[in-house]
Amino acid sequence: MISVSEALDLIKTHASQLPSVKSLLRDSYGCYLAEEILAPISLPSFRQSAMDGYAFRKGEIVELEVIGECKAGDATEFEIQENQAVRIFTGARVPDQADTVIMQEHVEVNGGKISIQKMPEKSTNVREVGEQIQAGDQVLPAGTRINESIIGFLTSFGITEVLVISKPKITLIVTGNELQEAGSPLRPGSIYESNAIMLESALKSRGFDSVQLLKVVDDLEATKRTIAYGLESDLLLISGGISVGDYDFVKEALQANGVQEIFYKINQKPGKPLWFGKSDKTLVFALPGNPASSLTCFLIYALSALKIMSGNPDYDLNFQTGVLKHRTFNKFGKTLFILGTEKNGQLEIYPKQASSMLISYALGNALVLVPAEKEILEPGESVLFLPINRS
Ligand SMILES: Nc1nc2c(c(=O)[nH]1)N[C@H]1C(S)=C(S)[C@@H](COP(=O)(O)OP(=O)(O)OC[C@H]3O[C@@H](n4cnc5c(N)ncnc54)[C@H](O)[C@@H]3O)O[C@H]1N2
Ligand code: MOO
Repeated sequence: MISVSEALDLIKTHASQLPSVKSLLRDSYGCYLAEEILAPISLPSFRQSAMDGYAFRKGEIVELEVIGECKAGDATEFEIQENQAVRIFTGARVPDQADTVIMQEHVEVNGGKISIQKMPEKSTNVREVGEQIQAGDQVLPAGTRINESIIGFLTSFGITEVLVISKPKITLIVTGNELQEAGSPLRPGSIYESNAIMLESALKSRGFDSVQLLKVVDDLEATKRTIAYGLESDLLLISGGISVGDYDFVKEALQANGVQEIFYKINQKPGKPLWFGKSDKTLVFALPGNPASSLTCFLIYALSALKIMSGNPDYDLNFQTGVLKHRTFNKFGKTLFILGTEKNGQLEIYPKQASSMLISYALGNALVLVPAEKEILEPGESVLFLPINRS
């Protein structure tokens, strides 16, 4: 059995970034840029008025004749003398011969004339060409994650397509004869299937929205066929059927499909029987079926692989340090992942911790790592935890 850090190292060795693709900017939210973006135009691309008012040539003259109007979207040019002004509005192109805009609150209007109450500095209220960014300058480096402000900013250059790292296509297979879909009265011996929707939500909330869901009963041939179909994806997640029971067919079905085993079983609890492997184009995680085991293996391992595949440079687990409030035991000689709540760095651990239970996961906001070699942790001792269930 390998350790948690050995498992993570093997995942880093075998996961690789997916190819880059052209994407419509509107569809690229959450993707990572595969290219540096240079400004195709300066912003602003023409001199713009920042106020509703009057554009003029700054001098000593305070009584100006208004010779025309320039509203947003107009491109009219004006010959402006020193005793003249043009009525102008916010966002409108400032005529070449004007160098200053005075806001309308600072003038008195008399018929076709204005009288400047307080002479502004030259260039006041004129947004200069390239004030935000000059054509040819770097807008964003490669590796940037696209968010809503970036989508807005890039669109202001007229950009509609970007080169991004592909997002992984994911297939999620749940196995088990006992599994019943929620929404109808429970049959004797069955349980409501909950891993699929849990893992699908975990994926979608992190921007992995290409998820195909398949279900299969505990039957070797059916499992083989379903896995063969799932191997069309970039990442295959399988829940259940990976332990040693007579009806656990996942390992055999993966092998029959030519998926190479990279590791099986980690010295941890929950999540010991995690299986990780690789075929030509697909990474495969066979997650233990117990719900807390499945989620733990997803959060610690599968998510790291997904981040690497999608070009996220920040793929390492972002553990934080907290202080235990109570004495905590580790009787197993394994790395434990246990649930608690963290407030101001203080960690309260829940009493119910089992691979079959989601109760503490549902209540907690911290997944605490207890090292395998630690038998007892005293109150006040520092431990690592991953923040979970936080927006
Ligand atoms: N003799 C041994 N038995 C077991 C071992 C072992 O080492 N020797 N390991 C145990 C550990 S640890 C785990 S974890 C489980 C993993 O079992 P499987 O991955 O084969 O999962 P299943 O047997 O299919 O299911 C386990 C458990 O989880 C429930 N389950 C399964 N799928 C779902 C689902 N989609 N939604 C909700 N609940 C699900 C299932 O009903 C079982 O109760 O093996 C131990 N056994
Ligand atoms: O290792 Mo299993 O996931 O505890 O129950």
